Amino acid sequence: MIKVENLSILYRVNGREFLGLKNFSGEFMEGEIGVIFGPSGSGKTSLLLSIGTLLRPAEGRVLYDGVDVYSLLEKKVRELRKNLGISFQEPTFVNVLSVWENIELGLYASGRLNEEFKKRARELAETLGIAQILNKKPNEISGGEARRAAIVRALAHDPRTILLDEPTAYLDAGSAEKLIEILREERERGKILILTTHDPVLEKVADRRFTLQYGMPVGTET
Ligand SMILES: Nc1ncnc2c1ncn2[C@@H]1O[C@H](COP(=O)(O)OP(=O)(O)OP(=O)(O)O)[C@@H](O)[C@H]1O
Repeated sequence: MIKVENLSILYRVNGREFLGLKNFSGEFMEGEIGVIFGPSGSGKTSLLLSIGTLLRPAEGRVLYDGVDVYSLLEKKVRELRKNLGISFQEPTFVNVLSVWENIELGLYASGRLNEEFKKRARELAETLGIAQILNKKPNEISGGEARRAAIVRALAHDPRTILLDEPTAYLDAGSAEKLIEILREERERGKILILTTHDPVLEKVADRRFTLQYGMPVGTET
C-alpha cells in the first residue's frame, strides 16, 4: 500500500517559491486503479513525481508499506525503484539507441534483462500497436508512438507499482482502449496503479478518484 500524508510541494525559481501541491493525502492499494484528475497546473505531475521517489516534498510523507521513501538511504531507494514503472507526459529516450534498445535499457536498470521480460515487452508493444516501430530511433516516431513506447518501457519489467502521467493523451480511441485493457489486467494481477489525467475516458477504470484544483485537493472518492 502507498499512503500519501499531507504532501506539499514547493518549487524555488530565482529565489521565488511556487506552490506545486498543497496538503494532499490519499491511499493507493494493491489491485486498484487510483486516478488523479485535475486541470492543467493543478499539481498532478508534481504529486506523481513525488510518489515516484523523484521529487522530495516540502512537507508530508510518502509511505510504501509504512516506510517513508524520503527517509531511506539512496541504496534502498534504488532497490525500491526497480519495482516502480513510471511514464512521464513528455517521454525521454536515449536518441542514439532504437526504441527497442531503450526498452531493453529499462529492463537492464531493473535487473530483468532476460528472455521472459523481453517477451513481455514485445507482447505489450504488440497490444499497443507499436511492434513495427521498435527498430526505429526515438526521433523517427510520432508523439503517440513515443507515449506508447514509454508505457511499454514502464510496464516491461512487471513492476509492483505503476505510475502513468496522462497515459491516454495523444492516443487515438483504439489505442486508449487497448491501454485500458492492459491497466485492467495489471489491476487483476494485484498491482498498485496510479494515473493522472483530464481524460474522462479513464473515469470508468477508476477505483479511487482524487481531484486537484490549483495545487489543492478538492475531493476524494472511492
Ligand atoms: N519545475 C518547476 N518550477 C516551478 N514551478 C513548477 C515547476 N513544475 C511545476 N511547477 C508549477 O507547479 C504547479 C503544478 O504543476 P504540475 O506540472 O504538477 O501540474 P499538472 O496538473 O501536472 O499540469 P498539466 O496537466 O498541465 O501537466 C503549476 O503551477 C506549475 O507552474
